[in-house]
Amino acid sequence: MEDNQASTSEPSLSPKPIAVLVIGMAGSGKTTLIQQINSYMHAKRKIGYIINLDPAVTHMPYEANIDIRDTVKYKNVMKEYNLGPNGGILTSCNMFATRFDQVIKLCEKPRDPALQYIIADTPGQIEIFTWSASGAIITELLASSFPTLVVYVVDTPRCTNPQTFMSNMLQACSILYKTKLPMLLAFNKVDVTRHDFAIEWMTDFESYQAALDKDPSYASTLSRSLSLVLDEFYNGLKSVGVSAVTGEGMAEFFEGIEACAEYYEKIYVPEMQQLRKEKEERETARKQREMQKLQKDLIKKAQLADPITTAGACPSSKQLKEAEGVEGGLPTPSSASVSAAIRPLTEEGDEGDEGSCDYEIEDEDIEQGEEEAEGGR
Ligand SMILES: Nc1nc2c(ncn2[C@@H]2O[C@H](COP(=O)(O)OP(=O)(O)OP(=O)(O)O)[C@@H](O)[C@H]2O)c(=O)[nH]1
Repeated sequence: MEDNQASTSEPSLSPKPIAVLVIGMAGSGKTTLIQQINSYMHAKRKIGYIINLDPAVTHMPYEANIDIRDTVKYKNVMKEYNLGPNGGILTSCNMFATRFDQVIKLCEKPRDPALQYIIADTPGQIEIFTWSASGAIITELLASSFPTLVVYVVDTPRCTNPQTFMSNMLQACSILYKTKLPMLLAFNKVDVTRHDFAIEWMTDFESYQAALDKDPSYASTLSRSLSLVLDEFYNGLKSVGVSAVTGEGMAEFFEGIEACAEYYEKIYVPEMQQLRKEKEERETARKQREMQKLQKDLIKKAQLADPITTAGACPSSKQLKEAEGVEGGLPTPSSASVSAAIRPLTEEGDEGDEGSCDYEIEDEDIEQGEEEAEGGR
């Protein structure tokens, strides 16, 4: 039966590939982890695409299918725009983001066998990706095309200090709120230090407090308070211990990815659709308001232009409302008829006529608003 076929294959929640954004502090092991992911995918015959988004990386232990360095030369960007290293990376990412729709098209291309994963390596300077326009564009393009999640890589040996641990968790938390995507915490380098202490700190508030007791400083008091706040964040978070060097924990890592993709389908997509619907409704209401305002202004304009024939026929606001509401009452002007009505006045040099000026601006505003709405979609 059909079900048998599905049960024997790898878990696949969607025919679309799962996009994984690998984010983490410099030196946390992102690149090494992606190399390990790559070998794991080869070993398990999973089909994946690797995208390198770090224009400044000098050595890559794997071959990326799409590499930002093939499109933008970061050193040339630095020279051309007289920028420092961070400015060069940021500008290169921005340039690449303008072409990212092509990357999406490439990933969407039907293949046999179908693509299962898209793994993206991000620049080591974490804020260049997470707090830049390019990061937002790339994340949104991926998230609106594929089930997408963030893998936040943690340097486990460096987190044994409770305050460093807190800094890392705050960073992860801010990325979660910025991207609003499901997140998998990957405690890397477990071959050096096991991540059990981190799990304990995340699940048992008292044990984290006990670790902080050894440090009576202000920072420790702050960490104590923050750990209370982060409790909710920890609750909804999936985590896994991995070693990018030995390959330990890779099976759990992929299970975590699948679980996050499921969360994306169940929670993220309906939320996104709801937000999109609300945005469309707001936009329709705004257009209607603009049109009504224009209609009123046009009536006033007609009265100003021909006060004799319209004398005594000046409608009150109540009448205007009624006229708009009555079918077969005042016709709704098209933008062409509005322009036809307005242009002769302005062209003939009715300076000082505030009405004509108003119309021009409002007409442009509407067009501009529509363009912006188009762009925002
Ligand atoms: N022992 C051990 N070392 C690791 C592991 N993962 C990465 N490393 C080492 O950590 C160092 C940094 O690793 P990278 O993969 O370059 O880290 P990155 O996050 O890509 O660094 P940036 O490109 O600067 O952001 C390298 O020396 C790696 O060999 C691991 O699981 N275990």
